[in-house]
Amino acid sequence: RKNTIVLHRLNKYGLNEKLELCPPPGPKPMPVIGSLHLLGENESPFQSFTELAKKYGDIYSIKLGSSKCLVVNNLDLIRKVLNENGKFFAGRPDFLRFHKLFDGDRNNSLALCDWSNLQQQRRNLARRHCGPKQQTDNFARIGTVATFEAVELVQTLKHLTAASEESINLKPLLMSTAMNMFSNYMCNIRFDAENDKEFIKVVDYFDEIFWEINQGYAVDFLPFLAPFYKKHMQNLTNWSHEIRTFILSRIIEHREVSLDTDGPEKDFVDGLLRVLRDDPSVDRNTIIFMLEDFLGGHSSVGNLVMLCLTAVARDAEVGRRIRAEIDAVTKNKRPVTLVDRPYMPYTEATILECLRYASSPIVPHVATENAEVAGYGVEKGTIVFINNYELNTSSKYWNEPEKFDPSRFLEKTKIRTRRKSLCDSGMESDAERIDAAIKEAEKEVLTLRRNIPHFLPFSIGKRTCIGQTMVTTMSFVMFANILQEFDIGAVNKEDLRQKPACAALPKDTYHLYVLPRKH
Ligand code: HEM
Repeated sequence: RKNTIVLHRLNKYGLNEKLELCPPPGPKPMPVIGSLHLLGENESPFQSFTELAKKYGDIYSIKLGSSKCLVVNNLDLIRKVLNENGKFFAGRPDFLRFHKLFDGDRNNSLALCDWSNLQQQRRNLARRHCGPKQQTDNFARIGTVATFEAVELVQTLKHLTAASEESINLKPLLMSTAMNMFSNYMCNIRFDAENDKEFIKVVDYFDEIFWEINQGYAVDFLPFLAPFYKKHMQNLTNWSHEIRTFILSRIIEHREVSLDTDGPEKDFVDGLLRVLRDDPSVDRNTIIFMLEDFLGGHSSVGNLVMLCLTAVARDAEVGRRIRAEIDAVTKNKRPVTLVDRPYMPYTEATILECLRYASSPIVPHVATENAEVAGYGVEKGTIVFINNYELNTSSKYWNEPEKFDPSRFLEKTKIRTRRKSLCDSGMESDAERIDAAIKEAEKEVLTLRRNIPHFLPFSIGKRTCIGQTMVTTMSFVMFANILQEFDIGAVNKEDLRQKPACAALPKDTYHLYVLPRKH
């Protein structure tokens, strides 16, 4: 039959079986543009994906330009694609922009490359440093570095606010603090965020690229439009070239000459350079691109902290509750550290709510073989959009999803508290034991709700985000230390509007009032 997708698989008797499956239904494409026009009907294409699901169901086909695409809109189907059939959907689309950002070859990038053994190897290599488990030395070091850099930021803000009561262009300061957190942790090097012009420029370029990578463009699906995007593409090439030059000259080359080959691995760069020395199959470019990719992760942290501060500027009650936690934990005698996090559930919940509210898109996947999902055929090469905007904003999953409310990430937990016995005889008589049992009271406290099945900001499956530990730890420390010392206010609340399905803000964005707190 026309349009059917053929796949071969083993049946339950171990015999080869041929299946012919129809693709899911979807809108009828127009010549040349396919159904691209339908995505332009809302501010974000993800809003359009949700609208179209009402008509075509939770899984549908859509042609964008000449690319066959699949859109998956509910949790069950998303799990089917990313978990159960993950190995068939681990590719990435071949967008021109992706190549431009990585020296002409998107396979140099960890997030934009197709799946390969090299990718598996790179993920494993990165995980120890960029996704350390709690209780490890690397995890503790993230905490130390993050507090150090957050305190530096607070000092800078104190100077600025002492000099003037004007609103502040806060975002660049958050970005350079995040970059110093990353470079200090991964490379044991930090930069002068006030005077080092090269550093300031590179942090700006990273931020431009972060914004860029969070946008969708018609040229992604209509490559013949490329001549109209010439200047834009040239910018991408230039920004990434400057970034690479900086990383080479200011980080890698220094470390290559002073590589300590014997002692314990000092940091991520150390780990990368040792692999380069010991494994002939790894080449120097791979190492440089990996470091660039991971250092680039700082932009997501800077943008996320800006979104968290925006939430406080929008709603003073959010700030009040966070400060109550900060003051209870630190008694205003010391900065906030990562060790405080378990005792500050509302603060952590605010960061999660910012992630939900912003709803950062999942990088599109690509089918690497003909596959089956929910009885439909999906042809090799199909681009797969995972609509996590629907997961984050639908009333099927959340009460009042349009409301910003961190407490949706909290739950009441009963904990047993044992009041200190008044009797200190050391003898444990029956009477004393009964007495102790009475004193052992049950108390209800608020704790963070973990493992909410439909909340997948970092995705699931083979290509899940490797940076989530760095994001959640560093943003917590930076955000909490700013709020410990400052009240945050909007110049004009109308300016604080966020683009739907986007965790990035433009490089040049609204200013905020940063007012020293009276403790
Ligand atoms: C707000 C912060 C962040 C969010 C919401 C986020 C979310 C995501 C998502 C949704 C994906 C795609 C997963 C998929 O395709 O199924 C991803 C991939 C990835 N993320 Fe993150 N991320 C963040 C920050 C970071 C940071 C800081 C790093 C690095 C230090 C990082 C490293 C990566 C890498 C390497 C991949 C690609 C993995 C692969 O394709 O195999 N991310 N991230």
